[in-house]
Amino acid sequence: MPLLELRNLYKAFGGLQAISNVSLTVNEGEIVSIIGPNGAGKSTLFNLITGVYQPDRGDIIFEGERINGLTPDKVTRKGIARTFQNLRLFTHLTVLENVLIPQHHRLKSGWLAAVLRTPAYLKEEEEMRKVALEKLSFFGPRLMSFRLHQPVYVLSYANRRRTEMARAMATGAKLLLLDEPSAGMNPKETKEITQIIRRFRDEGGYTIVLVEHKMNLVGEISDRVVVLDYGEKIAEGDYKDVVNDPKVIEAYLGRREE
Ligand SMILES: Nc1ncnc2c1ncn2[C@@H]1O[C@H](COP(=O)(O)OP(=O)(O)OP(=O)(O)O)[C@@H](O)[C@H]1O
Repeated sequence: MPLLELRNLYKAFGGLQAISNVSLTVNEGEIVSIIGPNGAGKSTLFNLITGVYQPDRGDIIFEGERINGLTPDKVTRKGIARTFQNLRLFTHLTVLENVLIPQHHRLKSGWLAAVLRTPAYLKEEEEMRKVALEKLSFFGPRLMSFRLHQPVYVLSYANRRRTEMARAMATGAKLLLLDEPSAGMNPKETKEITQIIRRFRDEGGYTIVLVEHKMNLVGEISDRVVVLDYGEKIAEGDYKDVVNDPKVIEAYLGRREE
């Protein structure tokens, strides 16, 4: 059984068909990249999977269960977490707090236990902290020690991106949807994040779907590449086959001339 299955999805905005008959399966442990020219429908696809938009037609199946119609927080609880192209962190909260928050829905203690700081609550709090540190440690020492307690607004853009990825992992998700994980990163940072995403899969056990414009990252990391153009899936397969596919070349060159 695939972990995620999209069956004949459609989504229009007014007269614009943003997603048209897109089907896709993602197996557990895979890294799948979604590429395509600007406006091809990549972010819309993420928004459909995560319940931000509802499909006009088609089904989204996660672990054998139909999840269309669920709100974004319910989708997260089912085990799908995402990051955003334009980051969505609580910038006035610290790095650690940003990675603790997504775990609160799993707390067994009620608010009173939290206020009274009962032993059971303190134990849960310690557990959440352990999870947060484990996720942040994927990125090496740079988000640890004094950084843990800095508000996000003082961080570099690359560190904010890393914090957002740690936050997505801390939700307890199995499937991570990463929207342009290397955006705003320099070539060295991009190379590093490529290796770290692979470790999310190899050491963290996550399945990953990413949207990315940087082809070196896509080529290096993907088990499978899916190409969208004007909302349709125009190619799917190995990176090398896909980038040499005349339909894909045409889609990219065609857009550049616009
Ligand atoms: N909420 C919305 N209302 C109206 N149109 C939308 C909405 N969201 C997306 N679109 C349109 O749907 C199409 C697909 O957009 P989408 O953002 O999914 O593309 P994309 O492949 O992620 O592009 P990019 O690479 O530039 O981020 C675009 O034409 C966009 O203008």
